[in-house]
Amino acid sequence: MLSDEAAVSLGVRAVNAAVSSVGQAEGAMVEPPVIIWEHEVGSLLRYGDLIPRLEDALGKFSRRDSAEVIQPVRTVVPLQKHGGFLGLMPTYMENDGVLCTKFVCFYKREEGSTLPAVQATVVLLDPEYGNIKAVMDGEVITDMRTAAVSAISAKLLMSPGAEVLAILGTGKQALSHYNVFTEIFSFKEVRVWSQTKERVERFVRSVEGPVRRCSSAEEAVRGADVIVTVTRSTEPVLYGQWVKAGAHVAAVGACRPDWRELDDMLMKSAVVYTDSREGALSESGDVILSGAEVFAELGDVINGTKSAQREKTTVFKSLGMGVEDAVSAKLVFDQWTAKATKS
Ligand SMILES: NC(=O)C1=CN([C@@H]2O[C@H](COP(=O)(O)OP(=O)(O)OC[C@H]3O[C@@H](n4cnc5c(N)ncnc54)[C@H](O)[C@@H]3O)[C@@H](O)[C@H]2O)C=CC1
Ligand SMILES: O=C(O)C1=NCCCC1
Repeated sequence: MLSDEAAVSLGVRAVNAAVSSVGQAEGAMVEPPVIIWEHEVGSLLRYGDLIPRLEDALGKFSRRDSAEVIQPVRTVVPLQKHGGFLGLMPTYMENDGVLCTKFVCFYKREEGSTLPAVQATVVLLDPEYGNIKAVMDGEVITDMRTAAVSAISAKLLMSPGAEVLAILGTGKQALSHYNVFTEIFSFKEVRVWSQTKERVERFVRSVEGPVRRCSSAEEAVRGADVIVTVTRSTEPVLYGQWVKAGAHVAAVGACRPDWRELDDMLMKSAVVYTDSREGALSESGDVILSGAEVFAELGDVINGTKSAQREKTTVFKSLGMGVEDAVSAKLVFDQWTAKATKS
């Protein structure tokens, strides 16, 4: 998220630009943009509100109707000197009147680095005037909508009697995934693995429910019904030979064409689902380098045009989509406006 000073200055410049251009053309005035900080986004977003909106958005995206969603594959600018990438994620939902873009920087980061792996800001615009309505923190949105979409994948694709959840990685996404998976499902056991014991301990201290600490990825995933991979690894951390037949894997990291979290055996033996087919074919090393076939998008399953093969081993390869940020940002803005009007 932006610093206070940067955000205020961005807001002031945006107001000036919007007021002067709209004023010149129409003689009309527009409201200045609001700034919604991380703690406010966190207090406004709830998984119970988010999940139905994301299901609706995934379904709309997969219908490829331009009046419902226009969302190109994100533009990615390499930040070579810093081992990172800037992703620009614009989305327009004409029927819903939502125009939005997220700016997200994400990095490989060396082992032990204290710098953030992901930083994001979301801008909501008025599609008629083109002015900025809100600039808001994008990190809580990114953490929560990504975890909520993984939970939707599990709802659709995990086996009915799923009892054991394994999470590989203990960072921000691991925490949001733990939170939503334990909120909406009733697993008997949640296992966690990370590269070091200290990270596992820190994670265990940060969550409210019980966790089984695992000293290897293999120990965590053997026999698990649902496996979430949320690491910054660029090499496989999850191997097909460890995965129980019929398990569901939500693979969230490795969002570059040469990065991996899953090995070829798993990718080729599983039925593969994605959020966006085009996104996966241009950004997912697990899909591109394994040569695995993408069976369907989650939206196809929601729309009933492709089957949910729960009885098979399934992989949901998540890349993240602008439409997920757009519906989350609209929800935040509507809640913020309702609260501001009351007080
Ligand atoms: N699919 C999507 O929509 C999104 C994907 N992401 C991706 O998810 C991943 C996790 O993001 P955050 O939790 O925000 O990052 P984070 O930095 O908070 O956590 C990363 C975790 O990966 C572990 N890790 C790092 N290198 C590793 C390696 N070589 N092997 C095994 N574990 C390793 C770290 O110990 C840490 O537990 C990143 O790859 C990020 O780019 C993030 C946001 C959205
Ligand atoms: O969709 C997102 O947001 C991200 N996707 C991949 C990497 C980091 C952020």
